[in-house]
Amino acid sequence: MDRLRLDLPSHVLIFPYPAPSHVGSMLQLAELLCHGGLHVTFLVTHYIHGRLLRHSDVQSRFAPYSGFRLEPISDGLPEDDPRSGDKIMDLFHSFGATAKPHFREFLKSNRQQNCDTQNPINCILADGLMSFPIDVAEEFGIPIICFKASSTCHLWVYFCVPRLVEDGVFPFKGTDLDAPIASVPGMERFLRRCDLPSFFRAQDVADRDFQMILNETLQIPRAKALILNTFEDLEGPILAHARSVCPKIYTIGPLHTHLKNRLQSPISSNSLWEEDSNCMTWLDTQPSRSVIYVSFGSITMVSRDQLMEFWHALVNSGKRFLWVVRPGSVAGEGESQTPTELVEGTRERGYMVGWAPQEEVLAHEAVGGFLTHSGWNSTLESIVAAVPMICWPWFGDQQINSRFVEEVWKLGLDMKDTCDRVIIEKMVRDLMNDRRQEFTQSADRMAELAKEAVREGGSSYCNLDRLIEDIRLLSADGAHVLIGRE
Ligand SMILES: O=c1ccn([C@@H]2O[C@H](COP(=O)(O)OP(=O)(O)O[C@H]3O[C@H](CO)[C@@H](O)[C@H](O)[C@H]3O)[C@@H](O)[C@H]2O)c(=O)[nH]1
Ligand SMILES: C[C@H]1CC[C@@H]2C(C(=O)O)=CO[C@@H](O)[C@@H]21
Repeated sequence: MDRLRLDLPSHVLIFPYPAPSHVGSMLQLAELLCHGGLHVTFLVTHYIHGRLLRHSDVQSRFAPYSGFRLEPISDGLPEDDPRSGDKIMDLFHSFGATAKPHFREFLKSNRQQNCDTQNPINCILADGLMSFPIDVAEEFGIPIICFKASSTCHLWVYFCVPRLVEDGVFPFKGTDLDAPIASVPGMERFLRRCDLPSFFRAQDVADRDFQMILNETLQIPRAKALILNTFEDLEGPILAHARSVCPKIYTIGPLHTHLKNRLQSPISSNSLWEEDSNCMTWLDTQPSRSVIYVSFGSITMVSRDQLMEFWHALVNSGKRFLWVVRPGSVAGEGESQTPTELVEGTRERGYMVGWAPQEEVLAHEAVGGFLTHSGWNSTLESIVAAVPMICWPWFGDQQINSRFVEEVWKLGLDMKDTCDRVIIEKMVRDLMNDRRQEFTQSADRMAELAKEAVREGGSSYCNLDRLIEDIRLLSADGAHVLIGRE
């Protein structure tokens, strides 16, 4: 039986965890890989698929790439489930429990369909928040690389859990959240209990959410490599520790600005909500660096009391503000729009929207500060825009990110768990006036390092080139299709 070896194009399946900003950052990666000549199939849940087609520019952006496919998969929830931020962990558990057979079936049918088109998936790039793609990739003999959507400092803390348990640091004894922690190498000088990811506040090591995230994260070293949306000058010391567990780490971030630089393209939108660009016209009428931008990402929920604390603080600060109140983000208010008394009282110096073109807002001359929840993409976007931050971490990785913003990178102030109008007002005045020069200097310096990383010859630029070459080599090993007469 004569057999013919056929070199096939590298066809990468990119599989984000079905959370909006995970999809967003992995779409940025997908576009970079398509631009690098790889074929990409991007797998999202039906819910995300519908919202991307309705609210983002994904179809026009990927139209030039004939090898790009956007494919849907079930998330295991009823179609009418609101998938709101306060239920994010329900989605996490339902997807983890139901998606594996759907994923296996997807790969199987891809193999069957592509035997004719000679374009089978021959490399998988999956979100580090899910370990089942690693299991299934092993079943099919397809190489897999993980992508972690959060920071290295967040990842490294989870790799230190055995040491934290052994040292009796976790679970916490007593209620002092300011107690220092010396068991995380690289963070001994500044880490406190309250800075650990919020899931560490579980009373019991066996806590369902904590165990799920820990176990998924600890599977990452089974993959061939790990991709991180960060850059060497931002997280170098912690990256050195992380590489002791995951030797092959590609730092290719900040992805949003890497994409813009490589493609010389305008800011792209991966939004799952309709962006209200009228706020850009409002910003055009505001003095330079006079506006504080307020946004808490795609998952954070606020109570009505917290909303009023922020509102009174912003109004009493006397500063201008642009405030995103995402539909459905106020606990107990459903999808109803912003409470009317807020809109009325905001008219004089503020502007409120349901969803903003955030990268454009942060790049606007009128914006001088960012009151953020410290989600990783918002943090990177603020760093690139050289906009100092006030951090109000809500859950997950946001606690450790906000500690690094204040204590390590000196890019702003960490509000931690408080939500008090007097404290917030003081922080707004410090960031926008009294300590403005201190933060602006460090923000300008870090922004320059971020831009250097993604310029040709920069660390992230070179790492992406290496990643694309390594994907070609990895997929070539599995991509030779032996064709012959049986
Ligand atoms: O009005 C808005 C508000 C936000 N964004 C964008 O939405 C994204 C938000 O991402 P991020 O800042 O990472 O926050 P979350 O959406 O909350 O992201 C979840 O996932 C992140 C990892 O990807 C984690 O770091 C966060 O803690 C977690 O909550 C960013 O790209 C923003 O530019 C907009 O475009 N318009
Ligand atoms: C969708 C969220 C579930 C947990 C993840 C997370 C974390 O701290 O691990 C934070 O927000 C998101 O990235 C994930």
